[in-house]
Amino acid sequence: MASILIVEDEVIIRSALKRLLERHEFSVSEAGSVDEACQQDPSIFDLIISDLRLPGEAGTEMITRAPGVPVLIMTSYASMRSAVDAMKMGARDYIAKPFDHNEMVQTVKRILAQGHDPDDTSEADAGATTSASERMGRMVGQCRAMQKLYQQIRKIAPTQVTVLIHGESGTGKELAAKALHEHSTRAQAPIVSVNCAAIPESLIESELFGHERGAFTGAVAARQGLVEAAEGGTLFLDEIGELPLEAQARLLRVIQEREIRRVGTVHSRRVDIRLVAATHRNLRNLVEAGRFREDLYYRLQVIELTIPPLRERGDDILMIARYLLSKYAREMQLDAIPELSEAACERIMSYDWPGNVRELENAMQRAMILSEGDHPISAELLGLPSGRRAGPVTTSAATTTPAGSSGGASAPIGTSADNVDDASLEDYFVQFVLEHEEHMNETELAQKLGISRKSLWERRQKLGIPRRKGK
Ligand SMILES: Nc1ncnc2c1ncn2[C@@H]1O[C@H](COP(=O)(O)OP(=O)(O)OP(=O)(O)O)[C@@H](O)[C@H]1O
Repeated sequence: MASILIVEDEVIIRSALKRLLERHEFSVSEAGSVDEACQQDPSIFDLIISDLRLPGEAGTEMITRAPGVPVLIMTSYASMRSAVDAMKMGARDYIAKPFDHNEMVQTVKRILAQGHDPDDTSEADAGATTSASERMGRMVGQCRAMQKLYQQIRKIAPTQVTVLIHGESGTGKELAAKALHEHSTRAQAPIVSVNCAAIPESLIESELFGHERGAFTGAVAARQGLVEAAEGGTLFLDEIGELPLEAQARLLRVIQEREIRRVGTVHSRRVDIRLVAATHRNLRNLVEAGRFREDLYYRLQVIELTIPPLRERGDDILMIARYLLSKYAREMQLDAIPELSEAACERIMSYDWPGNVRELENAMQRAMILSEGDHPISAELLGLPSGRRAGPVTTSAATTTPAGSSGGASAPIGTSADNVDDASLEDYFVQFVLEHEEHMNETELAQKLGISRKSLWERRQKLGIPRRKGK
């Protein structure tokens, strides 16, 4: 049984986390500070989960106090910057509070499965049921579109050009960005991933570009931004279509001049980063709607990569499903990898997978947890919605369709300039949430949609369907 030490000063969070981990059969010890944690020998644990901000020394101190033991840092959203610093100091990973229970358990299991040598995991992990030609990094699949993508990544990675990755949510854009980084000459430096949609608009400039002391109320000390944190490495900007116009202007300067100006100063600093951006939107349409700078758009799309939706990947879908089962079986320390029944395979192949690989991950996890020992996984255990969805999800995100040509079945949510894919996915999302929120809680809704609770919350805000009070 793996042993975990939780270092957290807030008793309620600490005991809730302890109960959660104990339910998953981990042996858990607790401490309220680094000092208290070090009263026992912290190096005997398999994993330390520590809050970043603690009374006394910061949680990152545990990295040096327990050499060799992986440390998972918990941090509130507002200190995301410090989380990046924590990773640089050697933390194995970080998780934002409040965290989703599922996400926490999966992160813990992943870190424990990696053991003490995380560097080996990407290829080795993917290698569980696949050969080298069937994957790139942690990306599994060998259909023609994925082979082409791997080739493009190998070709582009060693150059310094800016790359724009297109693809629906959950298709693997972040994995592709990581593969680009890992195959580049910058692989030894950090890759800093930023989800532009997850940072409140008022904070985005200072988060990305840093600020000087006194730049705004509350800026009590100067702070480096995430762009600077990626120095020497790669900056991955996910959901770049959500970046406000002012921040777009600053980013353009970074790309053109290779320098940044922190908020509150006229002085520039040179930065050496490679920019990789991703979006599920049609940026061209956003440019036409005046929501994205044209000059930035042209700078970004020097090289474009398109990740196909899962439903267009043929037999890869089953290959990824089986790879995921073998991965989870290993994490759960099962003796055998569960098989998929014929009916389950058919269901997997006929389903549309609007949440793409992320939704497949959830279906496989669920099926595995609910499966009975030796029996193959049945189609029902996948928990996929039956019948057809509202609003067909058809072409890949790279396909450009004139705005307003969606047939008008249901009005696009957000902006009329969004392309058909955005509209139909968003319609589907809204419809699904409205239909099911009465009888499902947020965790169940998120699971069914194949997204995290955090992104369910974010999308609710974005699409104007906030969670009802009292639910
Ligand atoms: N080809 C693949 N093989 C195995 N796992 C994959 C593959 N593609 C994606 N995944 C897994 O699916 C999940 C979603 O991938 P990722 O976060 O890269 O997608 P994304 O397109 O960046 O999503 P979003 O648009 O929501 O940010 C991750 O857990 C990732 O490891």
